[in-house]
Amino acid sequence: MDRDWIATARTLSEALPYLQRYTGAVVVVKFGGNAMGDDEAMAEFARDIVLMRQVGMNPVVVHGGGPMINDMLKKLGIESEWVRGKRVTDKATVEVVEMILSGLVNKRIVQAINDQGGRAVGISGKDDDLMVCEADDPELGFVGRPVEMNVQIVRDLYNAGLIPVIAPVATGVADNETFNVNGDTAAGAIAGALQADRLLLLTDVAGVKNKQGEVITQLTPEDVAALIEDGTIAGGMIPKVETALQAVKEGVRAVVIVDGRVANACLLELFTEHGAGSMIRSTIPRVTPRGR
Ligand SMILES: Nc1ncnc2c1ncn2[C@@H]1O[C@H](COP(=O)(O)OP(=O)(O)O)[C@@H](O)[C@H]1O
Ligand SMILES: CC(=O)N[C@@H](CCC(=O)OP(=O)(O)O)C(=O)O
Repeated sequence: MDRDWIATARTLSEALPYLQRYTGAVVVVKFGGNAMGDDEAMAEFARDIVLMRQVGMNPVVVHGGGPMINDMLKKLGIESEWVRGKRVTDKATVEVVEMILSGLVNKRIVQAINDQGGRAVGISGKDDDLMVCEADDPELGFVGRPVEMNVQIVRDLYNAGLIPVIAPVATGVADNETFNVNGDTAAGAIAGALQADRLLLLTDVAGVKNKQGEVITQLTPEDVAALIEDGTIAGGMIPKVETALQAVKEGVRAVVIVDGRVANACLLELFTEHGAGSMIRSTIPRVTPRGR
């Protein structure tokens, strides 16, 4: 018998219980700028998203694009500064952020999904007032903290068979304001408001690592707090796990931090017994190794 056929059959039989379990599930996927890679990697990501939709899930993509914003700011000779993992954003910067995220990056992802046979629609936090923000911290300028979420537009899109692709740019409480929102923060707020079944945070490491550099596959909020306290979790991973904790608190069933550069990252996480990356949830059931 053909070897590939056996591998496919094994994969399918392993995936089947998950396929049934995830029918109708809302899965928010945050696709970070560092995880995006070249056109082939983008196509790979798009194939995963289309497959999720085809098997009856409701994928919702929230993207970043920090490196692409950096490239354009550099071309324009505008300097950027970072405070606690967020870009200090003045008026000129927020205009570039909106152009790059809502324009270039959003449409590249929409096009990639559509090229794979999906029906993606690109919006930002501004559309239908999806995400309304206040200034996060005066020191950061036009960086937004979501204070009001109106996710009906997202439900309307996936209920119509469409795949929402959301840029983390938001409107302000006051008229005529535009805010730059950290991609992880936006994905967490959207997942929380949707009471999503899963939030997948695609990044450029295999997961949350312990002091020995090994990926921790299961974490509770208490574990995360202890790892931040002793300095094991640092830098860009801090806003990521904080987003995860907030999302779990708001009712997201599980958050997984996973390497988006690996082929089929979303599918490996969702459809295999071992999963991928680090799963954060409030309690860890003992049913399977990943408790899913
Ligand atoms: N305990 C840890 N486990 C894994 N990564 C960590 C940890 N502490 C800090 N990091 C850093 O966090 C980074 C991920 O954050 P970031 O670069 O902001 O990701 P992204 O660009 O995908 O949003 C990793 O590349 C790693 O350098
Ligand atoms: C406030 C803030 O820092 N916003 C981010 C938005 C993009 C983002 O989050 O992109 P990644 O997911 O690729 O890092 C920025 O300006 O870069």
